[in-house]
Amino acid sequence: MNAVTPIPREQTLDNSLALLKEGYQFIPNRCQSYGADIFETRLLGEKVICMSGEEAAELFYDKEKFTRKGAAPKRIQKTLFGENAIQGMDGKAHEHRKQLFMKLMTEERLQRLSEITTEEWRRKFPAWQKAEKVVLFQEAKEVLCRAACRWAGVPLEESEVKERADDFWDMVDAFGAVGPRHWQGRKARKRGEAWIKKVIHQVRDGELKADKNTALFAMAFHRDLNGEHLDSEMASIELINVLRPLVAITNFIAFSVLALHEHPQYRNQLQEADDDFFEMFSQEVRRYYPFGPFLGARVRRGFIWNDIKFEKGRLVLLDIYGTNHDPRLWKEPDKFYPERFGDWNGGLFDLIPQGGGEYYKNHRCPGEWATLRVMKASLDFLTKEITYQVPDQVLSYSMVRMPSVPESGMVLNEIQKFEEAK
Ligand code: HEM
Repeated sequence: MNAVTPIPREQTLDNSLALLKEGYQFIPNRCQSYGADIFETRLLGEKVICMSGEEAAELFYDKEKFTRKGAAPKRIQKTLFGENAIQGMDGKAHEHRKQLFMKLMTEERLQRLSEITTEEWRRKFPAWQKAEKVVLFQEAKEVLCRAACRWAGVPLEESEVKERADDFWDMVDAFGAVGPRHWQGRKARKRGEAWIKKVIHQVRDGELKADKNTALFAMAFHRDLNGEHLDSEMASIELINVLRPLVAITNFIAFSVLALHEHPQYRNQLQEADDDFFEMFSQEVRRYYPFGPFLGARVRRGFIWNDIKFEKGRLVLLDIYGTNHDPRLWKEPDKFYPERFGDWNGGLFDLIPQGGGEYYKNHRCPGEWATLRVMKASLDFLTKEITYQVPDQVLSYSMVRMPSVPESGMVLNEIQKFEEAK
């Protein structure tokens, strides 16, 4: 890591406004101007160390040095994560809870997720063929909400798909927001938790049968280290920790279609491609486009690293976006170039859109393989099964709004079956 000592310190009372104004570039801008991968600033009234790059990621995932306890502000817990869930756990209790998520990710279950995703896209097609235009972002949310609930074993009435899909997305959409967008996320979480809690009760009371392989069964009957079932509140929060992010893959799908529009050669290439190239393309979408900006942890006990003092309790942010665009790791990082993944060595700390490090013992996203499966199944449908046009629309996305989304939602028209279009 390029660590300058003493650590560059921002001479300001508070930089929260600058963070809101600069969004994904807040940490990268400062690293560049200080010529360092690490600096200290103040955010929301407290001193914060920000760091970027592969070495920083490796340090951040050292469990001896960092804890997640108290790292996520309440406003994030009340929207994105749910209160006191896996994201804020440490040590053996965290590892045990993590196992609950990882055991859902068997090859068989992931294969089933791909199949369900494809089936749900196909169900959409007849209506699309008749429609003058569709907004892919909204359509994908609903497709993935249906797929997520089916895969997880959660009953979902046709009449509630839109509201549930919107709620799952609104929980995500709230994470970087102040004002109405944030409050919408809180309301969405309240509604979502009340719904899922009821489903957990129904399963526990035997009113609803849950298949043993499903996330619903896993969350309803998981026993914590003390041998107790999770209370129904926590079981519902952890089940939402499966459903909500599956719906959030919508954003990667919308960005994938934007990438296909801006680089039409890949649309042709994918029409003929095997799984390897779908994987490379999906990895590049996850690397290139902005989604999660940074992650937070607190110093467990004070330590000195490269002559820099990390005081106990200090909040430390790891730059996701900047690491995914670090020129030392990625040649021409601002170029969309899936081929770069042809010889990628699968590093644990370089491609970190869903966190880094180890899955089972650390906080890396347990849904990363599921995300790739859903992206690949969706892209397969969108490139090999249908054709569409992209009418005039605003094709930009913000580098300030967090999370960033394609502004138009990706409007598509003239949708036809691939074979009929030829
Ligand atoms: C849109 C795709 C997704 C993105 C961008 C994403 C991103 C992330 C990130 C950045 C983390 C934090 C890693 C850390 O704290 O070190 C995380 C954790 C987590 N993700 Fe994902 N994720 C996605 C999909 C999924 C899926 C599909 C699932 C479940 C099926 C999932 C479940 C979780 C859970 C439970 C955690 C907490 C893990 C822990 O604290 O040990 N995510 N995700």
